[in-house]
Amino acid sequence: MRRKVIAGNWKMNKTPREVRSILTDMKDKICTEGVDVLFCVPAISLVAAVESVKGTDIAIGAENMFYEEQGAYTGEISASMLVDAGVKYVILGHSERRQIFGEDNTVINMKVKKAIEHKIIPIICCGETLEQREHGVTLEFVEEQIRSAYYNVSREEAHDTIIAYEPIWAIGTGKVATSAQAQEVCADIRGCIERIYDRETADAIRILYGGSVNASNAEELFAMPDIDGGLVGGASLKPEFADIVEFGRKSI
Ligand SMILES: O=C(CO)COP(=O)(O)O
Repeated sequence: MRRKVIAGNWKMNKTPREVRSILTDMKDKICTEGVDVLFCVPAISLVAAVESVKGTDIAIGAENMFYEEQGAYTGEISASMLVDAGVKYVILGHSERRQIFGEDNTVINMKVKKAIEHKIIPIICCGETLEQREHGVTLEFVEEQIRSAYYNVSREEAHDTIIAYEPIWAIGTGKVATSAQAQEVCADIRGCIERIYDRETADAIRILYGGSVNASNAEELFAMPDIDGGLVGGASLKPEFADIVEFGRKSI
């Protein structure tokens, strides 16, 4: 049985002071028993976030990182820096990184390999646009994203990675994919992992759904056999995040 993961993605929201205050308040309201809970926060707030959740089982993740070890890459952050700061996860290939900052499948694959090398768990994002869905190419597009992300990643290395299926048309729009739509793609992603590796690896990797997850739709989404939790944007900044975690715990 796969343990559920409930991850918050705060995107470019909240200052370090605000991060500290929200997490200090939230950590006492969240029960982490039987579930993995983490918050991905802006880079400047990572240290504050790690300090704020100290003594709990809540983990902190970054929203991005670079694939080089160190050097003349102004503005970038390395995997070693994240490790030193106490960061355990990193979101890679979020659609906002792909669309606004031009990250492609090759760059994302390099980042995935670097994160794994440093034992940071990558949360690998994939998902189609509305246009692609309407043209019926969702599965083939998402499969290509997954195949590229895992290029030259061994079966052992793939084992602990996490995938987040986030249809772009459902992000920040309030338009959540139906549980059947989300399940269909998550099952296909699991099938794709099985074709790349084997059944055991496919059964081990946690696949999250993201896109307008909130306390009203989480229960139904998490009840789907191939949805192992959520990557939650807007609602992870609100008290309802604790309720979303509860749905994750109960759907075991
Ligand atoms: O992009 C997302 C999480 O990474 C989803 O954002 P929303 O939950 O705000 O739609």
